Amino acid sequence: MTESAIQPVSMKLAEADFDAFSRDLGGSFARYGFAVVADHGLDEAMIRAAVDDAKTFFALPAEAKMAYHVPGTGGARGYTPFGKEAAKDADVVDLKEFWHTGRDLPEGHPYARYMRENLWPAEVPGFRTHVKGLYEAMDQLGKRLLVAIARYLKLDDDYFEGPTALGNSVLRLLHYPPVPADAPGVRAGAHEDINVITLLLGAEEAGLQVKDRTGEWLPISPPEGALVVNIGDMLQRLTNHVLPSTTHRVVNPAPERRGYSRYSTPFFLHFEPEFLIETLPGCVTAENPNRYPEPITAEDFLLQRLREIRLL
Ligand SMILES: O=C(O)CCC(=O)C(=O)O
Ligand SMILES: [Fe+2]
Repeated sequence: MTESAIQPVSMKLAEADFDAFSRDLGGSFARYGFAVVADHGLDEAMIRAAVDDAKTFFALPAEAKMAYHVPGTGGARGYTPFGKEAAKDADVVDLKEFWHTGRDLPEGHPYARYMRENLWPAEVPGFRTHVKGLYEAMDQLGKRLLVAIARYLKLDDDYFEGPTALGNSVLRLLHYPPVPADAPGVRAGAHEDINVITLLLGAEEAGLQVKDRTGEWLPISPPEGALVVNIGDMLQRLTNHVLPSTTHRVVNPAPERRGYSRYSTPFFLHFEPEFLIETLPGCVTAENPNRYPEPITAEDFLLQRLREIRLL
């Protein structure tokens, strides 16, 4: 297998030459559906505090954690236990548990119809401050990356601003417990992300693999602290597959790492629920005719997909 086939793109380049940054970033997405982003500027202490809180939470007894599980809500907020989510069309469930934090909407906002209020675990005092801080920092960074993507697609720089301003984005704190040698299934079965783009921290612990268009599984081994960013199905659909949503998975550890947990934190950046995903005219050509003549709202698309992964 090819080690680190995906060359990191530094955000320092974004300050020096935004056109060049957007070309490198967009080029990596067009080729792999993934990019590795170095020098992203997220505060390390803030990340560590949030991840430490996640570790403290996951170490609580199952009954304490289940107090934050809300059945029938697609795991949108709070805790989803081990053995619940499965990749689309998979026979076995993933070997993971997770916590979801969403956007705190302005008081009385009509999107409260779609976006539930956050839950916070009383057992971990710093959790709310740290995790909310990380959510907001990831949201800002994601929006900056979308400016580069807009430029790559020859759209106005602010194209994504309105559609994502109060996006239904979710920060997922993930815990993959140690894996017994005879465990059925894998940490995360092969899947595509549903949303616009995903910003992933914590992929340094081995396991994440991307299915290259050659059919080969490429291991992603980002440099320490770098961010792995990928295109989700909503952006793939909007761009008529010019930016592909690539299948990925998290495989079980090698025997010497089996006894260790893996923690990672993807931020799933979403559109606002009522945004209409309608193929961009600039992404339609004679060789790539419009694959989606019917537009769909982000909310309808999300509900359809949550049913497929057994969260609804
Ligand atoms: O844990 C990881 O490295 C990836 C997680 C992932 O792909 C997901 O939660 O969608
Ligand atoms: Fe994923």
